[in-house]
Amino acid sequence: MAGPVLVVGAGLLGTSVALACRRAGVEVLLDDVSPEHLRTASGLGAGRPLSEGDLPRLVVVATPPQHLATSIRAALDTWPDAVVTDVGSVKEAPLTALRAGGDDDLERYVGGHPMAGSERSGPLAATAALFDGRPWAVTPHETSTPQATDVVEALALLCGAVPTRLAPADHDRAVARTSHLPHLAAVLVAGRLADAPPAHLALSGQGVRDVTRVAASDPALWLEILGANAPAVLDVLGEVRAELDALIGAVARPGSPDLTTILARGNAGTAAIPGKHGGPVRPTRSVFVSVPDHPGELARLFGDAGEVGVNIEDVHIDHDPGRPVGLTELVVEESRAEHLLAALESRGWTTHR
Ligand SMILES: NC(=O)c1ccc[n+]([C@@H]2O[C@H](COP(=O)([O-])OP(=O)(O)OC[C@H]3O[C@@H](n4cnc5c(N)ncnc54)[C@H](O)[C@@H]3O)[C@@H](O)[C@H]2O)c1
Ligand SMILES: O=C(O)C(=O)C[C@]1(C(=O)O)C=C[C@@H](O)C=C1
Repeated sequence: MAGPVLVVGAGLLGTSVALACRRAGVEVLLDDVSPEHLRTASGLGAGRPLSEGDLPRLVVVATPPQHLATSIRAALDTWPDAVVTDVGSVKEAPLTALRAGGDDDLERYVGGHPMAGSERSGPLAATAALFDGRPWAVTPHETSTPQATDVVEALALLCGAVPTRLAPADHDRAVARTSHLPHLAAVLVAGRLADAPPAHLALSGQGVRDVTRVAASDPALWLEILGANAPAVLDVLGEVRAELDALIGAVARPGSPDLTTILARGNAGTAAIPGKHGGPVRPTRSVFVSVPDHPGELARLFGDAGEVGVNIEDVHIDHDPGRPVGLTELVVEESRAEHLLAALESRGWTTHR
């Protein structure tokens, strides 16, 4: 993919795209309304600030949802030879706003949405590895050219992601289910903790952390995302409301077969989520290890796993304060778990079977 690439909005997403492009040796230019974000992103090695006379071949718009259409329009007007894409979480609303302003040059615009992010924002939270193995929706509209679509897919691949092509409206229905509803479910669960007694909160284990992480996200960003995708979000919320009523009824009748059915549907839903890299789910198993709270211990644990040839698919660390050891969960391929346990035990690690 040929540069220079201009990233407009050097926050979490923009700076991560910029760092991934730089990792692949592509020249990156940066623009942001915040001089501080621009300085920080440049300082992180994400590229250099845009200057007069620069001619980007691809513009990646990574501004907040409400600014997307304006930023995309400005990019199309300023660089008449560039392909323009964005990383916004909702695709139909900015496209409708763009069309309202005239669609004669929209063939150079193709929407995009990497399904990767964080509950943090700003350039300091960015990483080049953010998109590795993640889906990246590419959403051409009726007049997008195949060439522009290819460029946007090439960007996704260059960032290490797996491009998935779909129409903007389909995309919005899909993310209502896979991103916006999960976010709201996390918010509701986390909300039950806000005024909880300290004695209850002291019993917070990994389960509640797994379910609530994204609820720490910037509310301003999510107000914009939900506002832009309200009809599709309302559809899935309606389904959940009906199911919540059924759940309340089932819990009130101990031993009810309805509760078994609801729990089994949860199992079926988690099994339906595709594995990393978009492939089939490979069975994994968690290996739990006590890690002393000293500098370098985690690195030694990862090093030992690497030396015995076990790939760590995921890792969770229980950060409960006031304990001299942390409990670390290494998620590995099921067939490698016993080998890893035995190897770690022989190297003096305390594991939990
Ligand atoms: N946060 C996530 O997990 C995530 C994941 C995928 C996609 N997205 C989408 O990516 C976009 C950016 O989100 P983020 O999380 O990186 O937010 P962020 O707040 O970290 O970054 C946004 C950046 O845009 C800048 N900005 C605001 N208005 C601007 C303008 N008019 N011109 C130039 N720069 C401007 C801000 O100063 C900031 O640096 C959003 O549209 C969001 O929907 C977010
Ligand atoms: O991992 C996270 O922090 C995210 O929530 C990222 C997530 C998602 O729901 O998957 C959130 C919103 C974006 O539009 C895309 C990705």
